[in-house]
Amino acid sequence: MLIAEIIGVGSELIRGDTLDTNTAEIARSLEAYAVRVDRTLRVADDLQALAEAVREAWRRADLVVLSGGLGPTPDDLTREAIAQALGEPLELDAAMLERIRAFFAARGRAMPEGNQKQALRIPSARWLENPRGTAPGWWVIREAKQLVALPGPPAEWRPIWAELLPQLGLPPAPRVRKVYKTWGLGESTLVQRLGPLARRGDPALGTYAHPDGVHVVIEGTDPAATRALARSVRARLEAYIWGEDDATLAQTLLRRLEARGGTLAVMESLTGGLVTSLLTDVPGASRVVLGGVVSYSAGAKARFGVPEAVLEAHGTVSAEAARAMAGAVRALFGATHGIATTGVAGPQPLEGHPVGTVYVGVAGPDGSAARAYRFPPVGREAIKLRAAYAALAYFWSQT
Ligand SMILES: NC(=O)c1ccc[n+]([C@@H]2O[C@H](COP(=O)(O)O)[C@@H](O)[C@H]2O)c1
Repeated sequence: MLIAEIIGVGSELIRGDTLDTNTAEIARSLEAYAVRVDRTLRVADDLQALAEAVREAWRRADLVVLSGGLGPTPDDLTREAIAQALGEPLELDAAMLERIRAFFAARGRAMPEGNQKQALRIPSARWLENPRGTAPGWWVIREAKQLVALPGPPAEWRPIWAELLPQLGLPPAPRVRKVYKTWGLGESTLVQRLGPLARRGDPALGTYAHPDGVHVVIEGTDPAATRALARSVRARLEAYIWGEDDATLAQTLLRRLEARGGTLAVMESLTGGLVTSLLTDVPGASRVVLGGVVSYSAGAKARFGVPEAVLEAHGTVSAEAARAMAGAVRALFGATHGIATTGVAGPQPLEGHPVGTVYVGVAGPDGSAARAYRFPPVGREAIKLRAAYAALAYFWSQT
């Protein structure tokens, strides 16, 4: 099996100012090949550290892929580091320098001096043209090994990589992958329910907890065996599966509602608009979503039609309030269905309710209902996000 190593370059990746999603995305793209990625790393904008990382990766792996550090500023050191690690000189390519100048000229600008270094390469590197930016990549083939240096911005490296990947001559290893997205079972209960189906090997099954529920990923190289495992998993979890593969909760419930000619309105308290935001992430949402309001205060709830008597008798954080909010917003917008959230995101308890207490209300032509949730006190933003997904999932389970 070939071994690949992927290096994300940039001090911002180490501090977490920028999350290094490039490395994961490149690793994922290699899953279609018989290539093992057993290590990835992030390296600061430091010539020595970077040269050492490249040297070691070049020794260990058959394929080394770097992203970042190809810019024009003094802290862009990927070219220098590779040259040092591979023991080759950097040479200025006059033709490439002209192309970079032309890139600027086409935008009515003169090329800053710093960009000159983007036309440097080592003798064994071929250029990877970058029509979306000034930083061309490198493709090095030497000693039956390959090294690829890509620019950092996803909009620039993705098309370069997509074109290059099939040319690397990697042996294909088609994999079948099925993802089931569930709601309503904790990860350990779900694994217990799967019994012997939860297995490593080929095909393998993995479970991953996300804010929108537990995802079950089934993956294998033998299509028949993998599909058979997927079918058994599906049968065992049927009632809890809300979607497959790339589906989102919002998309799933909007499609279902649209098929029935339904429309939706949202009243949010502790989630502050997150539910409406998730719903409007879906292209075509406007065919179903009529609108939403954030009624953060009790006064706002009353103004948008929640009976004051309900709020006084039960408090704003209650199942009764959640139901009344869903019913009120349904009426306010003339929608067939309504969703509402109320609860305590923290950091302090509220009206005797612990942090993480959330009520979701739903209303439709057949009446209204509510459900209570108690999320662990994992932080205000995380509770809001969980509450927003719970609202979508509860609505999905009720319609
Ligand atoms: N009814 C509601 O859902 C609702 C509305 C406003 C604030 N809260 C909660 O009250 C607490 C205090 O809120 P603030 O930190 O925004 O002042 C927080 O836990 C917040 O989540 C809940």
